[in-house]
Amino acid sequence: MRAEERSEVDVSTPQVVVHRDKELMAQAAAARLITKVVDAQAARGSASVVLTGGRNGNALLAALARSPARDAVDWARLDLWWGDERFLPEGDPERNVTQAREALLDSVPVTPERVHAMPASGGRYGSDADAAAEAYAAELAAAAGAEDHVRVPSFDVLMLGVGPDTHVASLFPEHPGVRERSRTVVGVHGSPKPPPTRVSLTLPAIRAAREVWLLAAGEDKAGAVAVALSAPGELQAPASGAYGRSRTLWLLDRAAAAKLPPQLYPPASS
Ligand SMILES: O=C1O[C@H](COP(=O)(O)O)[C@@H](O)[C@H](O)[C@H]1O
Repeated sequence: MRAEERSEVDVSTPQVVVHRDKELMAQAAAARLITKVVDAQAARGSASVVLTGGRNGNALLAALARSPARDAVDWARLDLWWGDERFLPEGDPERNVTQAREALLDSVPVTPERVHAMPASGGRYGSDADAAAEAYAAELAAAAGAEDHVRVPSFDVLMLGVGPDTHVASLFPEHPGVRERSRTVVGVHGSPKPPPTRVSLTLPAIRAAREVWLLAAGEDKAGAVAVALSAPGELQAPASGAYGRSRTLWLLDRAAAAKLPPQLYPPASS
């Protein structure tokens, strides 16, 4: 069986899509997300999506905000969660939720109770990121169904930006968080990327999603993409341990795909 045929049937094989540049990638990913949410709402009544921070995640949300097709989404029947958060005070411009509100959420009619931001520092949990992580894990567990073995909801789509060091969410190479096997959310201390204190979903929580989409654009991501897709261990390259139950999709621009070995490069790209 040829590689392109196998990727249609083997859910453990990541699918790679390469777009001309980062703007087109953001627009195409936004269109893809709209379709996925509309389909999930038609099939199950509501949809759940896990958002990512970072440049590519925010570019996708901004593209979605500009798309006329955004009105096809029933925003009131959408649950939004986060893959990670910088543990900073409420409203801090570096918080992923602050950036998501600015890029999209302030301009669409989401239901506030369905916007599940991770806790901020200085609030109920003070400076205790571990307590904040525990609280978020409890919120996820409360939303999980009886059939969900990992105590998180069956997210329809979980998006992750890929860092130049192959980190996803706030799971960094060789850091304790990437080794976590029982908890669904952890406090992250001493992050190599500022700010040092964060809260993150773990790999078991990520892998409970129906679909995991990894976003990477720009030449600074090319090495990370090539390494993560060349099957190293997830401790060294956390992005390689991020996959979905029914689909794993890598959405790239040409610059980020530049170092992919030829056998991993998809046969067609836009
Ligand atoms: O700090 C973070 O970084 C990653 C990647 O961000 P990027 O700007 O290099 O694309 C992001 O996905 C994560 O959510 C965020 O907290």
